[in-house]
Amino acid sequence: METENRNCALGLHHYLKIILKFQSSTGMFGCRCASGIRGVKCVLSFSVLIGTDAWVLFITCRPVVKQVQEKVFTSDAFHELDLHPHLISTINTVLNMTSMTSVQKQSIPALLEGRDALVRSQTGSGKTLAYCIPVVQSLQAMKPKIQRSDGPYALVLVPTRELALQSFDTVQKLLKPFTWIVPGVLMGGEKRKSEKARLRKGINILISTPGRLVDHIKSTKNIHFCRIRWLILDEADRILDLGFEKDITVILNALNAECQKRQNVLLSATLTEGVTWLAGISLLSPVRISVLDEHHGQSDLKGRAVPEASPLPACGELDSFAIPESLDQHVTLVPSKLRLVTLAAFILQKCKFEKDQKMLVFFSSCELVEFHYHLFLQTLPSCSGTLASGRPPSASTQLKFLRLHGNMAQEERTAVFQEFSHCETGILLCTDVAARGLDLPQVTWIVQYNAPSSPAEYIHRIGRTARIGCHGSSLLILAPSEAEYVNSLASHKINISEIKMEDILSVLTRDDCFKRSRWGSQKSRASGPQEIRERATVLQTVFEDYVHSNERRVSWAKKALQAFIRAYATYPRELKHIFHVRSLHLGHVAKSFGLRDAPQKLSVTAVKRRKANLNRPDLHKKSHSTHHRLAEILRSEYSSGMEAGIAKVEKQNKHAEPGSQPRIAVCSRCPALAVGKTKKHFP
Ligand SMILES: Nc1ncnc2c1ncn2[C@@H]1O[C@H](COP(=O)(O)OP(=O)(O)OP(=O)(O)O)[C@@H](O)[C@H]1O
Repeated sequence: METENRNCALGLHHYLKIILKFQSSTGMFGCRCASGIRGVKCVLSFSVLIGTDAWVLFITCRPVVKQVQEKVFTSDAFHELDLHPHLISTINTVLNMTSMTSVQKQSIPALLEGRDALVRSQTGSGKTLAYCIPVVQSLQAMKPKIQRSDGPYALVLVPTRELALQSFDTVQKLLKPFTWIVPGVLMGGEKRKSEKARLRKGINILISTPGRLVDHIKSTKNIHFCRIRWLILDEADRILDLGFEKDITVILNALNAECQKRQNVLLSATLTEGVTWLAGISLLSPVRISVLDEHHGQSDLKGRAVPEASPLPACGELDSFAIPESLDQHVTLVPSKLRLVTLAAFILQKCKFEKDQKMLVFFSSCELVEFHYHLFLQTLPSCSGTLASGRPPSASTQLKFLRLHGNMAQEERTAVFQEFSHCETGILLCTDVAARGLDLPQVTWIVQYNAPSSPAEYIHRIGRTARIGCHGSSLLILAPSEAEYVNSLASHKINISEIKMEDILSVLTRDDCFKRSRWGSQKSRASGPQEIRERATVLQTVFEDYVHSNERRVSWAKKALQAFIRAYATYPRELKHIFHVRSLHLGHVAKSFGLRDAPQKLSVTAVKRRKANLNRPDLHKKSHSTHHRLAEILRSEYSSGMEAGIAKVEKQNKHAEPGSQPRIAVCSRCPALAVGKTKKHFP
């Protein structure tokens, strides 16, 4: 009997309500208790599932917290602002927008007054236009008229290439009536030569990833900042998380050397402590704009931002985050050996048996994305051929898988980003490269297969849905031993409700290809929970048969498993008590990679040994930063495309022993560029 018993942080003696129930459809016996202690409502539930070969007992204590909410829209129209009439008509007709969002209503007038600003508002609330409109308004009004050859007047820094492309697209649309102002994007992945040529011709609004810009500052003579009027750091906290501090310092020094007077703006949905440092070195007497403040009655905003003596975010802002009201968040607790089938069943449930669903599934590393992408692509469409009703699946229910991560060639990355943006349904498997800022239309579900390393990342990942007032849902998949993570999120005012694993798996009864009879000689007469279990076993067997059909696939699965363990070892200290490699059952985790047994040579010991080295005092200083970088590499996969760094790793990997571990390059200048190489194609 396997038990998972999480400590309940809240006392058990204040229960108000106890509900005992037996669910006949699933054979689950459950108990639910609701309590109100110290203003925090707590729901404790336990359920027992008789699994294929084990009893699984879950006891979870889920605190119910009141989430912080912001109002997205205001009733104020753009034409009420003092903007150029052509700019207003472009917003109205090209962008099809009339009313301002709350963050736009506060930011645009403050920025037009010439103030530096620190802007925070929830994901999908329109922060891009909140800075783009004032930039375009101020630049079009400049006399004499801006010339292309003048070079950059505004510099926008963003953490990823996709976000750079997206912001460029918005700026380009706003500039339609002002053809003399030229926007441009630098984002790596493109030949440096052609970027240099574009810089030489002149770019007035320059959008770039930090690493790429530093590359040009150091190697391109054609880049001058003497006319810079605006510096925008979008996703400011992420830019720092990625270890771009050095790059930001190089950029700020380059700007300061040539121009002193400019407006600086930092924006994000989550302001973390690192932003304090950045605000300190880049903002001058800033206004702090937070839609949250207005709602909490902390200021007399009336549509205006309140100047603050200190640019620092208020204490509560670092701890709790606003989440779109129309976003339903869920969690499901799944034992490791059932993780893969549960994810597959959830994808089938939403994207095959429901209409018009568009889903993002987040993984912790490139290797995991590659593995699951190829596995699902090869197995799921052929699996789900016959509906329980006997009808063949219609064309609209065909599964469309795409993947996006920092280890893909830029051309492919851009193509996938465009394709997923424009398609109506589909499943995008991705790393955190897609977590920030991306505005992918009509995404209905966000699945987090590997838990994020911080509440801020959780917020940004789920923020890819329920944008600008639309409805969306999210699902976080946790192992029973990780259930406490829900409490950790609750302490940041993030409220998640539970979906039972067996409710997800029950979708397998809707597709006859998961009937045991197809593989076994005896026709299955099972029903209810037993049938669900049998069908889950059939699906698991499909994955295992595929993986074990040749040696290369087995080795691929082992490498993916290894990547998972490496990533697991990099959770930050404050989450280590929840996510610790020691608590992983390797045999069960191996099942979630389609492996029948835990690989012999793979053990947690190697990770432990490496950790022991990290703790050695003599190595501590150096190792700490290496460890930090490794964590970033494995958890983020944001590459800004400095080919030099990647090419070096490619070369090293080329000469590596066949079958040896892919090398992880830690580029000293930019850890985000350090990637573990994976083969591009699943064998
Ligand atoms: N005033 C408006 N009216 C209608 N739609 C708007 C308005 N402003 C922005 N939008 C749309 O809302 C969506 C989200 O905007 P945007 O990407 O700027 O959000 P964000 O706050 O930057 O999100 P994130 O924090 O995730 O980066 C975009 O599709 C944008 O076109």
